Amino acid sequence: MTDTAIEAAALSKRFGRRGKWALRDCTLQLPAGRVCAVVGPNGAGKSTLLAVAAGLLGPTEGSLTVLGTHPTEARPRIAYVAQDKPLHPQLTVADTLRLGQELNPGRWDATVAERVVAQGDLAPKTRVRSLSGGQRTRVALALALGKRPELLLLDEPMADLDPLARHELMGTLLAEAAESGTTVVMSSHVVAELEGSCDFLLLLGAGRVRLAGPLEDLLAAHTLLTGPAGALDTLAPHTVVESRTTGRHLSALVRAAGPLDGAWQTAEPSLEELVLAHLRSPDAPALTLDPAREAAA
Ligand SMILES: Nc1ncnc2c1ncn2[C@@H]1O[C@H](COP(=O)(O)OP(=O)(O)OP(=O)(O)O)[C@@H](O)[C@H]1O
Repeated sequence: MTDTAIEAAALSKRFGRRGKWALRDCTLQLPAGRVCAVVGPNGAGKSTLLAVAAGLLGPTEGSLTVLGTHPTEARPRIAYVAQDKPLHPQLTVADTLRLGQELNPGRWDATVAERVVAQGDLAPKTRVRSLSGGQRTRVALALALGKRPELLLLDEPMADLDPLARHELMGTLLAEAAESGTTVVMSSHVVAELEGSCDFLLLLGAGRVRLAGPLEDLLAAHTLLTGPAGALDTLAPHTVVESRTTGRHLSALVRAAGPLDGAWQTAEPSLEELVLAHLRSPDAPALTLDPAREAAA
């Protein structure tokens, strides 16, 4: 087992010879055994990165390895749940899990798959076509987890779920992944819900890496400031990701390069504050931190 789940070196991807770059010069390492959140605005390249990692798309330039090898070679050890979750509508839930077993000989864990389905109160004889969006997501996750993957790639898996169902399924997913040591790489727009569940963050913007690192380290590297607008000049030595003035007050998110002037009130940002500030300031300098820090016990 390697320490790195996904490693990309100068990875670029574009669709068609004259197309726009969906990923551009991405160099990143996503650590194994963690829950990595991939966030960014629409069109940032999140789905493209996950599809390259799943071996469904090849890079245009650069390289990407998964679990220390080529993505297509790693495929039996990966489960990938795409946004549209293709399932056979005419099959029952039980048939779907049986198919999962047939397609994954030697790996399949029926107990895990059945437990995920049972936690959603899904009757095994129900046909997939009569399930709600949230119930289908649960079946897709049961299929993915039943494969006992070393790496689970999830592309906005919870997008069509109500908040309660999302919360429940996320709990199931994280518990199952933690028990088996599965690395989870999950793209999402619901940043507030990633707080407390992810421990590594990758923020993409316009196909490039904007932020990457252990979440705690990224949060600690930033400071949320509030103070008098006149003190803006004192921020010159620091990297200002975003600053906003309301009347005589200024609030800013900075990466401090040393001690901050005493005029400022300081706080560590939340994940949502960190991500929103970077989304509002697409030209802020990128930051990549060492992914090797031990996960908090
Ligand atoms: N099959 C494709 N053909 C052409 N262009 C594509 C294709 N798939 C993605 N793109 C383009 O690549 C860029 C990145 O798209 P991608 O779907 O990876 O972004 P995303 O971050 O997942 O967006 P969203 O949050 O909206 O799902 C976009 O400009 C998109 O239009």
